[in-house]
Amino acid sequence: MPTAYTADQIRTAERALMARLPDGTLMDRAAAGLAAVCAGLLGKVYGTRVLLLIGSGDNGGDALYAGARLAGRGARVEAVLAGAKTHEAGLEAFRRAGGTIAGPDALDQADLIVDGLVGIGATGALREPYARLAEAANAAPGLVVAVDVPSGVDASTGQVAGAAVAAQVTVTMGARKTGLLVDPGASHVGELELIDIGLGPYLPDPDVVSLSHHDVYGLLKRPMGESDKYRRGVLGVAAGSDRYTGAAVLAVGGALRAGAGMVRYVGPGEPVTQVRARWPEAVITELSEPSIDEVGRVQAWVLGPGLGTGDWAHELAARVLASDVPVLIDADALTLVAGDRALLRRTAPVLITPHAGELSRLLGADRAAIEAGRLEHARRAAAELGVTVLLKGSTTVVATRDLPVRVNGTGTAWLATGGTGDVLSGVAGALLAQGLDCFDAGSCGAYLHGLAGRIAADDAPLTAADVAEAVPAAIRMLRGASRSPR
Ligand SMILES: NC(=O)C1=CN([C@@H]2O[C@H](COP(=O)(O)OP(=O)(O)OC[C@H]3O[C@@H](n4cnc5c(N)ncnc54)[C@H](O)[C@@H]3O)[C@@H](O)[C@H]2O)[C@@H](O)CC1
Ligand SMILES: Nc1ncnc2c1ncn2[C@@H]1O[C@H](COP(=O)(O)OP(=O)(O)O)[C@@H](O)[C@H]1O
Ligand SMILES: [K+]
Repeated sequence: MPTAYTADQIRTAERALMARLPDGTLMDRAAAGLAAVCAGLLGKVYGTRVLLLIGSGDNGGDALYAGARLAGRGARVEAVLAGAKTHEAGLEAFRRAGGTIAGPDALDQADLIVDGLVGIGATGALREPYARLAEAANAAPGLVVAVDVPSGVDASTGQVAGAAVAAQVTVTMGARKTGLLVDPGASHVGELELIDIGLGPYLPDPDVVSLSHHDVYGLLKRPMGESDKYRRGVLGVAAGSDRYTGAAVLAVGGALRAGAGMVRYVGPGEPVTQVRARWPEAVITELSEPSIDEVGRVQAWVLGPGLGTGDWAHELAARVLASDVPVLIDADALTLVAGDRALLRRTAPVLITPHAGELSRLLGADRAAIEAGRLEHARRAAAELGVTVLLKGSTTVVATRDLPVRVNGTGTAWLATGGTGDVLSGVAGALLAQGLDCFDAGSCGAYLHGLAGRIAADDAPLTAADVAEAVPAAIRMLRGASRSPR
């Protein structure tokens, strides 16, 4: 399971490792790894032009030593010294290898730009001249390689407070940093290369994790010889209204494609007609009253997509939440819960699946602040509400109390289209009904939904229905990883 750590965690681990090694060993390992990645990108090193952006700390030291190695292989390497001071030994090695000092104008001539401005020692927005240099590097024609962290990205949170380097490749030392996995930081990383500097044994429990194909394959249930539709898990879907019918169709579709043994759909007349027409597999109860008394037994509920927020919807939500099975609360039901927190007083588990706007209503927090600090707000919601939180968006994060947050990296921005969230609620709901707990159902659901989005999009627009169709293909993709842990 890929892991990531805060800057403080990394610093503590580095101190412990450094105490056992001769001075300079770690930086040497870091620089060797960085130079190797740069050489690989350049292809033929001899005769290429490399420009280093050097800040005042050890991040600049890494870049200078790597620059020295590239100069030793015949690259023409120049450095822009941006800080009030410069890593002295690194600069000496760089000069000895034939490296020279340049002004920012040299950026435009470089085949490769190495961002050694700041790493895990950075605090707050980039100051000048760093901010200007970061923007100039982004505008220059050469490939940009960030050392450890793209400068301007907060290594611990992924927050970006001002200008930031947008790298094509980030070479990170020892362990992944949380900020490299969470947007807006994650979208500045490009390809992520991890260099082993021997930190592994000194790392604590991770701050966040992300699942791999292998992890998800291991968590999903597969039908066995003795399975039947009831044993595989029956999902109830309380969604849709006469005004919003599509959400019900999409949520039921997501659930069927993710392998629910059976889906029981409940709703009023109009969405019932639509769901019946699209999904003959679903067992349908048309509601004239907001009650689930006539609905057979289910192992979990999805509550909310397209449900509306009036009295009828409120009453239906209260009935569903009064049941003794896990409930996934999405969309309109989140608005109902934001207005009436008492709905959340139940003993069976709850998984909520808000986007930033819905979470802002639940927490009374600013939407932009949630988008800038996704992890912090997902953790806060899990703690305050006592539920598992799947916060949707450019990086989906899943938080529950007392465990490292799971960060989902499988999505694609093509998913930013109406109705894909309804499909996600069906997918994650089906996993809940199959017996996964809220944390596994949410994180595996987001993983499959993201993969299905990629398959459906294939670099072109998708519809929410396409995403549901692609869920079985996403599950099949996991098979290949079943025997090769990563
Ligand atoms: N400590 C170690 O053993 C290792 C450190 N390594 C490298 O060292 C880096 C950490 O080095 P440092 O702790 O020296 O810290 P950094 O090099 O990340 O940055 C610290 C310097 O940047 C300045 N600074 C901080 N915030 C700024 C801002 N917003 N705008 C402009 N300047 C700012 C500070 O005044 C300070 O001089 C890692 O990211 C990694 O690249 C690696 O070589 C691996 C081993
Ligand atoms: N920029 C993005 N990159 C990746 N995934 C995204 C992005 N924007 C939205 N998504 C995903 O698309 C889905 C949208 O869900 P939601 O906001 O509920 O929309 P809707 O209510 O229209 O279904 C979520 O799974 C979300 O994580
Ligand atoms: K950097």
